[in-house]
Amino acid sequence: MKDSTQPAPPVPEDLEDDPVSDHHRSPFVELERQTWARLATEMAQPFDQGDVERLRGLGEHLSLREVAEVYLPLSRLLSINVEASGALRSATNAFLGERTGRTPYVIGVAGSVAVGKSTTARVLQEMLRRWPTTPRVELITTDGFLHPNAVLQERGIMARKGFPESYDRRALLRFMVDVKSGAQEVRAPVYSHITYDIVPGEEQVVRRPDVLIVEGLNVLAPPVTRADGTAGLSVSDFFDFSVYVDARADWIRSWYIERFMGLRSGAFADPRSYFHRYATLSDAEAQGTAESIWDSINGPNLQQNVQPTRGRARLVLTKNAQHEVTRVLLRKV
Ligand SMILES: Nc1ncnc2c1ncn2[C@@H]1O[C@H](COP(=O)(O)OP(=O)(O)O)[C@@H](O)[C@H]1O
Ligand SMILES: CC(C)(COP(=O)(O)O)[C@@H](O)C(=O)NCCC(=O)O
Repeated sequence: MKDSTQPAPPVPEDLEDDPVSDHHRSPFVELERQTWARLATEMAQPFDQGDVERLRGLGEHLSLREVAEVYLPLSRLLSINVEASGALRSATNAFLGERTGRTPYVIGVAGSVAVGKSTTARVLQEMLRRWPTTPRVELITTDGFLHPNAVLQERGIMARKGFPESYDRRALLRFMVDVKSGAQEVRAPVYSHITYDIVPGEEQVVRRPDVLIVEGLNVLAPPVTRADGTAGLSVSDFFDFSVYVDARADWIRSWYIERFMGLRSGAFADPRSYFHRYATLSDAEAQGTAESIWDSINGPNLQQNVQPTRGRARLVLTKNAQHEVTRVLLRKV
């Protein structure tokens, strides 16, 4: 019941401003790292130390502590949600007298380039596979739905890769509709970070897994407004759960530059690599190139398109400069 002796919390002037940082009226419950980490010690775990060590191998710098204290409770929270959605489906079927089959439980993982989306998504995939109700977990990345470079060049938007207009949004939406309509087999195109382009003829086939993780920069983007002013569908309309990986933009920028410098001796050394010419640059030149790609493409995209979608997530992981999650925000239910 409402306590009339308490003054009502101030109403923010613009509710769309930033629901995540608004402490007066937030749809999120905030859990500090310590509170969140404690969950892991209190819950039953389908993992042994060897499993956790193998999981760590998925991210070159991912710490064992991070796996145990952050991603383990997150995987349990997700498995609770998967189980609850199965129960809801059964109850709905009983009410309607229908026998609709299960469709994959879809989890979106959003955030900036280089914030750690793929590491998070791969760790969650491996962890969810170990929970008894979700043995089949598949992962797709939205880069497969980027337009090929030839199309981006033709449209003069090669320097906008990752911006909403660089994707074939219609194909991505069709993919989501097919997954959520329970199709036996759904196909996604594949992008290569080596050639920096769509791989002609290559496809990833998704066959009704228990869980599908959809990772990408713009997965929480709002629907596009049609010419007649009405709103269409968005990818996130098909999500059962979503995670936004968050950190300060200047830290993400430095992670991007670090990764770029690391790739010079690895992937860029491959003669097929689009960035092969950067393999021979001096450290200072390579650093300058990474900075300019960040400052002209990924930084503005983060600011203009990605970060504004943070409040649409069900759960936000906030990282410090060492990639450690310091705070978890979970949408109240
Ligand atoms: N939890 C983590 N702990 C330590 N390093 C991480 C973590 N997550 C990501 N990284 C590092 O940060 C960089 C970007 O991560 P990545 O998962 O490739 O990002 P994205 O998929 O968002 O572009 C990589 O160099 C990766 O090794
Ligand atoms: C391929 C990406 C757009 C990410 O796509 P996503 O899987 O998030 O849809 C991004 O990693 C990228 O290459 N951006 C272009 C600028 C750059 O070279 O970093």
